[in-house]
Formats: sequence, structure tokens, C-alpha cells
Amino acid sequence: MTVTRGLEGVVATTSSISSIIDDTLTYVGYDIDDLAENASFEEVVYLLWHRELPTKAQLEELKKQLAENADIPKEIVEHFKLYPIANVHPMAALRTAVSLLALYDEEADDMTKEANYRKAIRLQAKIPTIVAAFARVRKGLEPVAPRRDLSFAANFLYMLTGQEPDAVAAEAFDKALVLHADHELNASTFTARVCVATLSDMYSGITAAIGALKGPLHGGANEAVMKMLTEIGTVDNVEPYIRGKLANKEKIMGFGHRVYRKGDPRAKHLKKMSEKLTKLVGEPHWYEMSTKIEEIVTSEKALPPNVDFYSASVYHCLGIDHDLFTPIFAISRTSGWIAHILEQYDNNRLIRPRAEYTGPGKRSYVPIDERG
Ligand SMILES: CC(=O)SCCNC(=O)CCNC(=O)[C@H](O)C(C)(C)COP(=O)(O)OP(=O)(O)OC[C@H]1O[C@@H](n2cnc3c(N)ncnc32)[C@H](O)[C@@H]1OP(=O)(O)O
Ligand SMILES: O=C([O-])CC(=O)C(=O)O
Repeated sequence: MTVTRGLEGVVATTSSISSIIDDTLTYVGYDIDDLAENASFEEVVYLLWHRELPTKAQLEELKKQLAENADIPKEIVEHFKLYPIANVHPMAALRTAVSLLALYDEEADDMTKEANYRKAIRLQAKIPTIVAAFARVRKGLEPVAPRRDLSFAANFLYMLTGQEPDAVAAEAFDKALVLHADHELNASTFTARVCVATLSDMYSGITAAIGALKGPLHGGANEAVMKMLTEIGTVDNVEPYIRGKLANKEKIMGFGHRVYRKGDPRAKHLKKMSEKLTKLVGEPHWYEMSTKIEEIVTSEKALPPNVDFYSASVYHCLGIDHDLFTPIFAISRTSGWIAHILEQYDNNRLIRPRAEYTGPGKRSYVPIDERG
């Protein structure tokens, strides 16, 4: 048996959703640079689910469906109040809430194409409402009901704060959502596909994916980056802090990637946004610290920043709590997870690799009284 640790380089499926070739990322053939500059998140959701950009009418219909399905059962909010919410990570709460959501969907186990599409809409629409409600309930605030007249991005910021965001914030957040929407067979998407390839339901697939995204080697890195920036504190402290970590063979969060070699094409967009927003909110040191870290890590380790590095300071400037950074990633990536789940259902085969056994050789059972 040949073991490929971490399945590096293993091609496990075909997919017509997104591709990474020579460090270029495309969604259904459209370069991420093009989409980041021009497309709204709702257009990207349509693109990922239908493999074509929407017409005006198709886009309006999708927006309407998302807006109409954004309310969540009151039991989800009541559930937040049953546990010590102040000590619970929002990704753990989101994972549980999405699982709970399935219990309020009569179509949860209906595997028809039509029901799966309706569930896709419900999940994409309700996940932001869950995240925003959790963020408010833990501060002793009432959830803010979703607004149907706002864009997907603006509505999330509105539900979080109770204030309609200004155009700069709404546009920046929308662009961040576009940049995080899909990424070929990353760990959480693979998890979703493994789960639903048993012909389990969409809620199970998304719940599993949220669990995989939570880890700091994947989506959890954006929160870890902000923790690092906060610990470093000043531009002068970057050099000793980063060199110390590298000398101890510790990883620098937000750097490196399993697939990209020259660099993550999403990072430059977030870097530009970080430069602009940190200046705008009068906290340019986050950007200055980040670029200094980038200089050192690229020169010492030849590791470029990934999508999680500059997104941290971007979200911080939008006034978002640091432990909500990964749930925000989940809000966007739900669109990609759903596209992959639907693609898996359309051409399914159980995903079941092998393991090379390395335990003891064959042994005989020893009765408990005779064991030393
Ligand atoms: C949305 C996303 O998921 S993007 C990724 C988010 N994750 C992070 O930012 C966490 C930090 N980065 C990492 O841990 C890794 O680069 C990963 C998990 C992204 C990719 O991991 P892999 O492809 O398995 O690479 P692996 O962890 O084996 O690293 C290869 C070598 O580069 C080093 N390396 C990789 N990333 C880093 C890093 N961020 N800082 C320092 N060294 C690193 C490793 O220590 C290892 O060195 P060695 O060969 O001397 O032992
Ligand atoms: O593709 C990966 O391994 C991780 C990543 O960048 C993503 O999920 O956006």
C-alpha cells in the first residue's frame, strides 16, 4: 500500500465548480480577480449552484428567496439561552444550531432535487441570521430581525449591529464573501462530500463541514491571526515575536497553503482592503504589522500569506468580534459546500479510502483475570 499523508496531491473527484490551476483560482471558469472586482455575493451563489451567472430576473429571484427564508425558528434563539453562552465558541454554537435547524425542517430527509434546492436556499439564508443572533444574545441583546430590502452582505452587518452599514462596509464585506465562497476540495468541502456520499442529508453535510472549518489549520486561522496581531501589539514587536516563533518551529497563522506555491490569489484583494480600512478607522498599525510579518515570513520561509491573513484585519476594522471571523467564513463557504453537496448527489459514489494498518500483529484474546 502506498500511503499519501494528508491525501496531498490525490485527485479524489471531478468537479465543475471551482479550479486551482497554476495558482489561479476560478469559479466555474471566471477568474477570482474578475469576480472580486465585479460580482456580488448573490451572483456568486447563483454561479456556484447553477454554473452560469444569473440574468437580472434570476438574480432578483434568488435575492427574494434568500430574503424570504432568512428568519430562524425562535427555538434556535431559546436554545442559545440554555447553555453558558459566554464560554461557548460561536463556531461550536453554529455547528449545533445548524444541526438543530434540521429538526425544524420537515423536508430535512427529503432527497428529491426540488427539496434539496429549497434546503440550499434555507441554509444559505438562515446561517447568517444564526451567527448574528448568537453574537447579540451572548451580549444580553435581542436578535435583530433580517431586512428584506438589504443585500445579503449589508443585511448580515445590520443584524449584527442593528445599524444599517455604510456603503464602504457593505461593499468590503460583500467582497470578502465573494473571495471565500468556494475553494475546490478544501478540508471542509471534502468533509461535506464524504458525509453526503453516504446519502446522508444536506444538514448533516453542512454540520460536518462547519466542524472541519473550525480548526485553526483551516478556517479557524483567521481568528488565530487576529489573536497573534493583538499579542504582538506594536510594529516594533513584530520582528522579535515572529523570529522567536520561527526559531521555536511554531507555525505563523495565515501563511502557507496545501495547494498554492507562489501565493493565494485572494490574499492581494484582502491586503488592499486591509490597507484602506485600517486607515479609514484610524488603526493603520494592524496593516503595518501585517505587512512586516509578511516580509519576514516570506523571506525566512518562502511562505506567502493565505486568505486568512489579511481578512483578519479587514473584519476587525468592520467592528466584528474576533471569534466571529470563522463563522463569517462559514456564512460564505456554505455556498460552496452546498454546490459540492448537490454535485455529489448528482453523481454519487461512497467515499471510502483505505488505511495501512500499523498496529500489533494477530493476537489471541486474554481473559480479564489473566491480564497483567
Ligand atoms: C482557508 C484555509 O484553510 S487557508 C490555510 C489556513 N491555515 C493556516 O494559515 C495555518 C498555518 N498554515 C499551516 O498550518 C499550513 O501551511 C497548512 C495547514 C495551511 C498547509 O499544510 P501542509 O500542506 O500540510 O504543510 P505542512 O504543515 O506539512 O508544512 C510544510 C512545511 O512548511 C512549514 N510551514 C507550513 N506552514 C507554515 C506556517 N504557517 N508557518 C511556519 N511554517 C510553516 C511546516 O512547518 C513544514 O516545515 P518542515 O517541512 O520543516 O516540517
Ligand atoms: O483549499 C484549502 O486547502 C484551504 C483554503 O484555502 C480554503 O478553503 O479556502
